[in-house]
Amino acid sequence: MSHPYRSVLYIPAANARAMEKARDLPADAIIFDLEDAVAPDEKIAARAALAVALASDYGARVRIVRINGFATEWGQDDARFCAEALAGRADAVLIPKVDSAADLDRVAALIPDTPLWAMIETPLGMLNAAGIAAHPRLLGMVMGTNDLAKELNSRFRPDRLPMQAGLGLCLLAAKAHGKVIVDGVFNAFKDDDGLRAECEQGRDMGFDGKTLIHPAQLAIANKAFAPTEAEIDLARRQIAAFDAAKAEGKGVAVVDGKIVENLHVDTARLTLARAEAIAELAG
Ligand SMILES: CC(C)(COP(=O)(O)OP(=O)(O)OC[C@H]1O[C@@H](n2cnc3c(N)ncnc32)[C@H](O)[C@@H]1OP(=O)(O)O)[C@@H](O)C(=O)NCCC(=O)NCCSC(=O)C[C@H](O)C(=O)O
Ligand SMILES: [Mg+2]
Repeated sequence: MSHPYRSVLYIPAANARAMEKARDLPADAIIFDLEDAVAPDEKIAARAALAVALASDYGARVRIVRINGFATEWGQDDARFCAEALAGRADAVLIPKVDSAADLDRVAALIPDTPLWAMIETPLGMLNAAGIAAHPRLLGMVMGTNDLAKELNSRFRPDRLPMQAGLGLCLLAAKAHGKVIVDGVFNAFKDDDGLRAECEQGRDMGFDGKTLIHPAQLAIANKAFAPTEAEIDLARRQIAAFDAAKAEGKGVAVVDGKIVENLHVDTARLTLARAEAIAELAG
């Protein structure tokens, strides 16, 4: 993963004003939504509005289009629309409620070139996460924590205890197959402290970033999923100490009273690479 995915902002494709505004927002990626954020009566008009919006530049922001599921009356036409009208204008197509790798095959057959992302938000999708993550056309996975809560009949809790098994399965699957994985949305978009806590939890767990629903959430996610100054400083010192130890024929160094082995150096290099990618994006 070289492009950062700290902040992935949903925008309803029916909302032309928001799609325009997003050209200047500090989002690492945008999900242009044709699915749940668009009312049934607006689905067709939203496609047209999206084609107009994506004809103009979004800079370095990755442009992801979420289509409707194939079980709905719009799904297949959305896929054809992505393959034809949006060819070259969308960086990826996001498929909702993916239950298995076969769901990806069906979309891949209609969209031969564009990379695919999968929403994992059903119990079956979570149980099949490894097969989904292994799909050769798949680049990234997005947690759908609202749909998951609905399916589980679970309650929203600050510690997200009812979701931990599902989130963990998806993380394992994504990491095993080298795919990007971003966390679900935080619905209370005026609750900065709540969002910050959930971002910190997601970062601790290993997510690459968080999906967001409002521009006010961007700065918090961008900060939470970027390496901190302390992490960057530690990474540099670990690499230097390990190199020095190696020059003396040792396989282990000590920094701040903790051992540093080659695996810690790998993590340190990844931290620096992430910091550089973020700086490049900002520049
Ligand atoms: C949540 C909202 C409906 C709030 O909208 P609104 O009341 O209009 O917000 P504000 O007045 O505070 O907006 C201020 C300005 O910001 C722009 N804006 C708002 N939202 C966005 C956005 N998402 N992207 C870009 N710009 C945005 C407004 O246009 C205002 O601009 P200006 O006129 O210049 O002042 C609204 O934020 C919203 O619709 N959010 C997205 C909702 C969405 O996409 N939901 C679907 C995805 S979540 C999901 O499905 C999760 C998953 O599937 C699961 O299962 O969990
Ligand atoms: Mg959903």
